[in-house]
Amino acid sequence: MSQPLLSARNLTKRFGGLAAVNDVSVDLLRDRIHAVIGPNGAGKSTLTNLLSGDLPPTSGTITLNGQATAGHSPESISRLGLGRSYQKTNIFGPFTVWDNVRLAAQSREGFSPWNPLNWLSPAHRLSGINLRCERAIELAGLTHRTQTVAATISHGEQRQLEIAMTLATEPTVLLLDEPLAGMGQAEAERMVELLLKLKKDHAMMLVEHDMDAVFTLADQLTVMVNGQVIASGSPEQVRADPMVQAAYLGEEH
Ligand SMILES: Nc1ncnc2c1ncn2[C@@H]1O[C@H](COP(=O)(O)OP(=O)(O)OP(=O)(O)O)[C@@H](O)[C@H]1O
Repeated sequence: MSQPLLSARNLTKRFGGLAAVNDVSVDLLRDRIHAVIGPNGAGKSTLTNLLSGDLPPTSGTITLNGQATAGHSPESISRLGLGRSYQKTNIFGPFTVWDNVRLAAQSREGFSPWNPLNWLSPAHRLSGINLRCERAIELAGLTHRTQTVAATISHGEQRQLEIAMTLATEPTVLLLDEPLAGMGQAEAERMVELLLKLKKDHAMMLVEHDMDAVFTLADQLTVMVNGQVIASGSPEQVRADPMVQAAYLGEEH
């Protein structure tokens, strides 16, 4: 089996007396989608925030592309190859699709569009950024919307835009927090297609409540309840686990 691009060991995050994430280990491998499911409050977003560096763990270690991420800022972890999307749409509505993606790409470079000195940046660097943006928009299926104001595109397209913004930083590891939230069936099917396409070049962790999508997409499934992993394995193994049936999936899955 190939080496994980991201490996988290024994992660714990305490908020006062509450262990929101309790001794959780996760490996993310290229060409694999690792879905994390669990009821509200299980600790899925907290786990995502630990992996992205938005929260420091109370204990445990994270290795990304061979480097320990302890003490790194989220920006530095992004430069090491981690891209994440957020549960809440994170786009600037009045800006075009292009401008949103361009800002995301520049943020990785520590490049502020408001700094006049940046107008003196070498042309080759700017053309490199532009190429990345074009590729990210195309991969996310939004080329026809490039010059459209983001607030006017559909909810599904806004979620695709979030993914394009994440891809513009050229990550090897993707953390996607509920990319199907609030979508109708046609939009959800389009997103599932997109995620399958992205799987080819990335290691992916998917936090998602849509169980049809999870069981379509996941190569590996981890179930969290109250901060702890209660089961982890192939979707078939997890679906058959009596503890998971009782605690979470219920009769229908
Ligand atoms: N910053 C914080 N301070 C205190 N408690 C927190 C904080 N963030 C999360 N929690 C608590 O940690 C637990 C796990 O929350 P988390 O948001 O990670 O769950 P989740 O599985 O992502 O839930 P959901 O599916 O609703 O997004 C919850 O009890 C939550 O109230």
